[in-house]
Amino acid sequence: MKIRNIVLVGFMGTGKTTVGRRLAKHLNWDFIDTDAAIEEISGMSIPEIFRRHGETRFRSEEIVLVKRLLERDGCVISTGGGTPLSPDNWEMLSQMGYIISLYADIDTILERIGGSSERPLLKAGRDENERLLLSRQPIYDKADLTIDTTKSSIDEVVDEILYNITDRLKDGILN
Ligand SMILES: Nc1ncnc2c1ncn2[C@@H]1O[C@H](COP(=O)(O)OP(=O)(O)OP(=O)(O)O)[C@@H](O)[C@H]1O
Ligand SMILES: O=C(O)C1=C[C@@H](O)[C@@H](O)[C@H](O)C1
Ligand SMILES: [Mg+2]
Repeated sequence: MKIRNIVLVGFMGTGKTTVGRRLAKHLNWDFIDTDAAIEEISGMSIPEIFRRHGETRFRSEEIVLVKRLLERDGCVISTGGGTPLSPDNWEMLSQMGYIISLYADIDTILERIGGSSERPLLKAGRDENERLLLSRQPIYDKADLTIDTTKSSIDEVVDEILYNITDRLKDGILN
């Protein structure tokens, strides 16, 4: 089976958007960020969608978008932190390509994004965020490859991904 895209999953602040964009540039592939795509399609920021329509509406938008992405090829797709939690989404993401999970420990995540107002699900306290991370981690861990980004720079994470996929990359396609 041909693996056509690289899909990044993981908790908020693990670097999916930042790493994905740089990785796409290295590979000369298209870059898609599901959060940015939903914002563009809906004409609202994510906090605005949550505020006006609730999380359920945001999750429906995510499913609709993932379905639309099924036809895409040669993309690095950075998902939102909750996108792969829906079993239907996980199934579609697996069909789309090679899934890479980015991990970071909770203190590193909070150093990176603590206090961010762009992420409605980021909780006030460290322990609550850690509980959310731990509850989601088993799903992220189903990925084809997991990279711990805790002690790595963004470029080091990109290099580690490139190192891991080099053998699989033939003629610009992941085999
Ligand atoms: N390995 C890293 N080292 C240092 N800073 C990082 C690293 N990865 C990401 N960051 C920083 O952390 C912040 C969040 O990164 P990013 O938005 O890419 O995370 P994300 O996984 O896409 O989060 P979300 O799920 O909320 O979309 C950014 O400011 C980014 O520069
Ligand atoms: O972890 C999550 O559930 C989320 C992460 C972000 O990427 C956004 O998709 C949104 O803020 C929800
Ligand atoms: Mg992101």
